[in-house]
Order: sequence, then structure tokens, then C-alpha cells
Amino acid sequence: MTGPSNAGKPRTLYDKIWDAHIVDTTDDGTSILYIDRHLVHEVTSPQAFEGLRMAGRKVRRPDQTIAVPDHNVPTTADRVNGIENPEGRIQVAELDKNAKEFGLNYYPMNDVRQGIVHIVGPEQGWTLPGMTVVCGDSHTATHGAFGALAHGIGTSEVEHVLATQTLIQKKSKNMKVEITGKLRPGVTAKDITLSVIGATGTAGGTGYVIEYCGEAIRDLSMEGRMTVCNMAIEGGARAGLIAPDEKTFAYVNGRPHAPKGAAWEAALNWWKTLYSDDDAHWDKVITIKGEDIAPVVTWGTSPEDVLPITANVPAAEDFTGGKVEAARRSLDYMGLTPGMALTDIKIDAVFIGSCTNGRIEDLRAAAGILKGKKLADGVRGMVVPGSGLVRAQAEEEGLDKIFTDAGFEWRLAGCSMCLGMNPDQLAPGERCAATSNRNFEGRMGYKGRTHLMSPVMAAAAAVAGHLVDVRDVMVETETA
Ligand SMILES: CC(C)[C@H](C(=O)O)[C@@H](O)C(=O)O
Ligand code: SF4
Repeated sequence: MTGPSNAGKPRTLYDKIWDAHIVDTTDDGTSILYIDRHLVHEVTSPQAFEGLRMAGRKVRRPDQTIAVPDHNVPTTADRVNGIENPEGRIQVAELDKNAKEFGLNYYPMNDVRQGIVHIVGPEQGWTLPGMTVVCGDSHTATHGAFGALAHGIGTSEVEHVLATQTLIQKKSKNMKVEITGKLRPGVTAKDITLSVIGATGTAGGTGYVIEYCGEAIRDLSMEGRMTVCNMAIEGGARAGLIAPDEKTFAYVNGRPHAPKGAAWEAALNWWKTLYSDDDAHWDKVITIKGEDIAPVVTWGTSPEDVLPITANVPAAEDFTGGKVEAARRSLDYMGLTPGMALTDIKIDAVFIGSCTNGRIEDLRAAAGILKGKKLADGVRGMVVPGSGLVRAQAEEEGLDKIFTDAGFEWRLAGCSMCLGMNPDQLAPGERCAATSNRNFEGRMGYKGRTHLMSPVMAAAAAVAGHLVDVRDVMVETETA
């Protein structure tokens, strides 16, 4: 067995967390990592629990395993009977059975703490700096915002982690994405993360763990940092990380499962060592000026199909190689004419929610634009808080009223329309301004069309009835 041997050498944040979790490493560099927190949802866990049961094994650390249904749950009042698809009903019932049988930390559908797994984890203080966090879900990258090494795993790995609280991994390379300086008004964390993917492509991060840094990242709230890390996976990276700082500690402090008293002080001492050393080695570095980032929207069916809202819809010929055909297909699916202004794209629906942008700050930002306004004629809108607690907080602040007055539906927590695994779906051909993270063909409903953007951009589009530059709306509001 080889233990951490890099102490003393300059290391990145990723190196430090990795080294601190090695149980063993073989000669080919494959390691067994200790896993601190294991989140499970209903979609990718039933077979893992079944495998465990068949092997006569138990969950190694039920106290560190957190279960919550999110993908299939209806966001309307009748949660239990509202699950239309039989498979979804079985998945939710299985999670309920497994969570109880194995004694997991469990937030069932009728618990106010239920919500999207990546919103519940941080909210409950399960996600802490320096931890390894895994879940059978690609957007586990979200938790990297706390300076935790967090990534998705497959169902067989879910079973392995359940049984052993460890994971077999090869180390990724180190990539630094620096966003320098300040963001301009109207530009948000979502614009940062989409712009990075626009610059690097969906494969740009393949083989890497990304650390996001720079003034514009430091300036973000924890909510914004989660939005950035959430989409690291869309850029192909294994995980995204942001070094913890005072904002991180303040967010974590006092959460139900955060350490308390002397344990808090000890944790804080370790967390304060979690940054990349000055002369640490980076395998790839990308630098983007914060002031160069504009509010962006996607025009195609891949998150890399992204442009500033001031641009026109591109033509397939604007691309090279395999991207030409991909762009042609995207444009055809999205029903767009090359050369038309992005702001001329009319929408039928607006979805504000998901693990990318379903937190309280996102709802506040959207409500800020929607206050005293109405959804454009013929446009339907849905606001889906990321958790029951986000929903309660929003109601306390009167945000629900702003949304319903504007004509939006105010729903219960879940993945909702982000992934049409539940009753919330687009109708064929419907075009949606969405705050989620994937614009794949049919994801939000058969033949549905998705344009990804920030909450303020989605809110502005809701009022206009077409994609619009939120900065124009902000100017109107200021001068009104
Ligand atoms: C269902 C789940 C496995 C999937 C994921 O891994 O990301 C989903 O959350 C998604 O966003 O597509
Ligand atoms: S909200 Fe969307 S992206 Fe997030 S876990 Fe649910 S389906 Fe996946």
C-alpha cells in the first residue's frame, strides 16, 4: 500500500483532497478512495440495493448515506398518486423501501426537506469542504462549489460505495479555469459556466478536474458557485471545484449536519488549508475576462451551442469538421433559420428550476425581473423550487405571489421539466426558455425544444414572449 506521498510538494486543491482520501494505490496508479458522503436518488439506486441484498451485504455507512426522491416526483399536490409512469412509481417505492430497510438518512416526498438531491445535500450540511461526495448522478459536480471532490458514479459503483464506502478511481488531470475581474450587470454564474463550455466545447474538460478561480468566481455567492460547478460535467470534466473561503464557511455554519463546537474548529483548520498552492502544476489553463462575458443563450441541442444574446443564429457552414453536421441537425431540430436574431426566437414556455438554478437566489433574481409584470400572451410558465425549504423561504419572502401574479405556476420541489421523467413536460414542438443544464433533443418532452439561460434571462423572455437581452429590460426598469 502507498499512502499520500506528496506532502511538501506544491499541490492543487484536487491533489490535496485526493491525497487525503487514498486508502490504497496499485502500481498502475489506480486508487481506492474513501468516500465521505454518498447521495442516492430513486433512478440509479434500485439495482444497486438489489445487488447488495442478493450478496447478503449491508450498507457500510448508512449514517453517511443520504436518500431523496427527485426525478420522478410530480410537482403538483398529489405527489404519490401523481406518478404516471409505472417505472417511476416502482423507483420511488424502491427508494422508500431501501432507505427504511438500510436505515439511511431519508427525505421522503412528504418531508419539507425533500428536493433535488444536489440542492438538499448542501442545504442540510451534508456537503462540506474537503470531502469526497458521490452520487449516481452526473450533476454531483454541483457540490464541488464547497471545495469538495464531487462527481457522478454509475449504478455498479453505487453498489460498491454502498457496500464499502470506497470507490476505485484513476486520478484525473488538473485544469484551471480562471475568470478574472468583474462581471458586467445582467451577467450571472450561469453565463460564466455556459460561456466556459462555449469556449472549451463539451469535451474540453474530458480527463480533467476543473478548479474555477479568479475574482469573478470569488465574488459569486455559494448559490452562484453551485451553478458554475453544476455544469462542469457538461464541459466533459470529471468534477468542478472552487476553493472554500469565508463565504463557504458562513454558508455551512449551523446547517443540520455541519460539525459543531470543537469539531467545527478542527474542521475549519483543515478547510483553511484547502487551496491550490502558488506553484502547483496545471495540465491545462483557461483564462476568461469577466467583463467579456455577456448574457448568453443556447441555440442548439448541445450546451456548447451557446452565444451572446446579441448574436444571430449561426449557419452550419460557420462550423468545421463533425460540428457542421451536428449544427445542421441542431438547427433543424430547433426549427431555426440561420441569420435570424436570437432575440427574434419566440417561446411557448418558461421553466425556472433544476439543480442548476433552483435555489433561493435564483428565484429572487427571476422574481426581481417579474415583479409587477405578466407572462406574455400564449406563454406558459412554471417555477419549481429546488427543495421544499427553498419553496418555504420563497413563500416567506412573498416570491410565490410575484410568480403567480405574473401567471406562473408555483410548484412543489423536484427535477420537474429539466428531465421529462415526471408529468412536467413540453408538448411536441414547444419551445422553452429554461434555467436547467441540458438542451438535448426531447429531454424536456418528446420533440420539445430547449434554450438554456440564466434565471433573469428566462424571466425577461417570459415577459417579452421571445428571447431577449435582460440588460434592455434592466434599463427599462431603471428608467421607468
Ligand atoms: C437520471 C440521472 C442518472 C441523470 C444524470 O446522471 O444526470 C439526470 O439527473 C440528468 O440530469 O440527466
Ligand atoms: S434537476 Fe435536472 S440535471 Fe439536476 S439532477 Fe434533476 S434531472 Fe438531473
